[in-house]
Amino acid sequence: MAKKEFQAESKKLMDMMINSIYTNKEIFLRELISNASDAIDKLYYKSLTDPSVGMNKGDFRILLTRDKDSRTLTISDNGIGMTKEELEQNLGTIAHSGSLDFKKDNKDENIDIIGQFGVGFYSAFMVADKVTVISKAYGSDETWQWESSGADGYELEPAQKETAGTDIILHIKPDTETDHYDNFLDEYGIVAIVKKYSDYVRYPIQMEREKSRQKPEPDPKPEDYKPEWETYTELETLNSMVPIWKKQKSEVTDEEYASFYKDKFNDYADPARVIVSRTEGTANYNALLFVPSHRPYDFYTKDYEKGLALYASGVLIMEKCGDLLPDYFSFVKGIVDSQDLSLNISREMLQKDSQLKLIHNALEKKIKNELHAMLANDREKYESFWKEFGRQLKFGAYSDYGMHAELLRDLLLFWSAKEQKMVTLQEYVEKMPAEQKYIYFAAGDSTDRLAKLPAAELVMDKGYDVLLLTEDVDEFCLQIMRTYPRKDAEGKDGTVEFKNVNSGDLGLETEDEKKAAEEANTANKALFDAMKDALDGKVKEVKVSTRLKDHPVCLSADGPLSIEMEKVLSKQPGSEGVKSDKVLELNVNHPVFAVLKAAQEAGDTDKLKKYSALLYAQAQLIEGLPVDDPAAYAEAVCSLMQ
Ligand SMILES: Nc1ncnc2c1ncn2[C@@H]1O[C@H](COP(=O)(O)OP(=O)(O)OP(=O)(O)O)[C@@H](O)[C@H]1O
Repeated sequence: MAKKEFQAESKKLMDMMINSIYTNKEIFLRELISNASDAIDKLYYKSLTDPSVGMNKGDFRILLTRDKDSRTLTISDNGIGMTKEELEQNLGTIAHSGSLDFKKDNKDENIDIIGQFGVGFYSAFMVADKVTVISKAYGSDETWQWESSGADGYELEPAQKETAGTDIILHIKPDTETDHYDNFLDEYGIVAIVKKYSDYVRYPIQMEREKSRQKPEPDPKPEDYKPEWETYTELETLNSMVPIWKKQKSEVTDEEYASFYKDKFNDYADPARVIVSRTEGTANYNALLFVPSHRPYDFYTKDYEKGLALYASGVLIMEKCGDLLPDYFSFVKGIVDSQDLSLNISREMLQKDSQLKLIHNALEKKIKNELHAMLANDREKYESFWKEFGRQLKFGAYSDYGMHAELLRDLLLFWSAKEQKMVTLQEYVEKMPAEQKYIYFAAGDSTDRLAKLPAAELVMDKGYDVLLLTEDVDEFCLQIMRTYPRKDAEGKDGTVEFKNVNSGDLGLETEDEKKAAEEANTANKALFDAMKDALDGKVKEVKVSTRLKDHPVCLSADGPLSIEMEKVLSKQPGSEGVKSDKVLELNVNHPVFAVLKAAQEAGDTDKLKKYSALLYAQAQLIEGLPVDDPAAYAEAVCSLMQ
């Protein structure tokens, strides 16, 4: 029998194929099972129009047979098979895809052919030192055997086979120190690979599996009878076949979705929401997504990898395709299946991302709408979702210079001091009295403490609500948004700004009050200058406060950087030196002010210095800032008590 050589270019290509196209050897099984499924699809397609085929959908199967002794793994299908010429053409010419030709000739939505490049078959040589193919084409009397040990060529000879179809016999390479080829002969190893890549292949993938059972008990049973066990084998279907994401939502129960989710994504808890999404506009896909009900333990660490499992025609391409999800929805788990992906030759990557981008955009919209629906219809559930993943949405609104803030702003929740519960910005704005100029917020580390801030109390006394922000990202998130939509008194579209109760002008005073404050500032200029000097650069200004009711003193910030933002930034490497411009504000109606005034008038600079330091330290404490010199502060308080 003459040995035929692969064409010259093919030799080189084959070497490349075997050694460098795939990063993962185990995908050979995915490729051969996909070929078997394609071959079955072709015969099944024929059977739809030609009753003489005599096969029903249920008759088709892919059989895996392993033989540890002869070190072979056989993949058999009862599909269309190959004639001698087809064996030569398809397996003798690298990059010739009979499947692609078939797909071009038969444009029908019932066929879901996987092959297109004409190279997948050769991945068998990554794990086998010899491959034997025995094939009988449907409708032919002849069976042919194709055999090759790799790059130097193949042999073709007549063979025997009863029915149409193909057996691919892989002579698995011996184990080496680095490569555990034995795994491809191992029952559990094979099952795992099938489950991973080919779970949703449409035809049953079957294999004899070893089981054990108790031997029947003898009758009568002897006194000293001990149960005996025997092993036996049973043909088992390894794949689930029907992708749950291709079913209509009405056909699947909540329990089925939940158990699919838990099984596939290794979670012990049911998902908080199931999202089924299909082809939208120009993006052609089926997606089944889940919002988990709790945070993975590594969610806020750099180890967490976002992404959806990506399938092309039911075959796994990528376990975690990050490009399908925006970062702010990184908590979403799930599956996307699309026939329209431009895969690269190894199917490990996608060639261009235009299709992926379309799917990404459609999913982003869908997830956003589903979260909105959850917020509107199941508030309790949304709030527990928020506890787990809200931070990620706030980061999303803040990141990329606020580019996604508009998309996300109505999904955000903040603690309302007035309502004592979480509210959306829209809910806050709807309840704003007509004359209220700003959305007020206070930022710090606990809601209790923030509610007691003098400035927060003042705003609340006016009957306005204050959002109490306790997470690092909160204020940054509002600052980047700057405004939120609000209709004006005439019902025209307008906006309302966010205002930190501890920064700048709160817009609460009447013109008269403003004027009075200005006059008091002028009248007390000498005192304030002296205090500013006494504080030696710690504050930018000392002035009369319009945000204090009962307290003698507070600190506010002038400019865009608030005191709370300074605290957050100071914890981040590289931003330690960032400082807000602080203003020490005094309550002119408080008895302490009279004491200060008296000290200044009496020319008692020592006392003024000491009291300025004390008041500054008090203001720092109220703000939750560390006192610069706690020992000196404690001593000063004690000396006052003596
Ligand atoms: N089990 C099989 N039964 C029938 N024909 C087969 C079988 N396996 C392979 N073929 C034929 O051989 C051709 C080449 O197979 P190969 O796996 O190399 O490429 P492909 O499946 O066409 O494309 P891809 O590289 O995208 O997988 C197929 O297109 C098909 O015509």
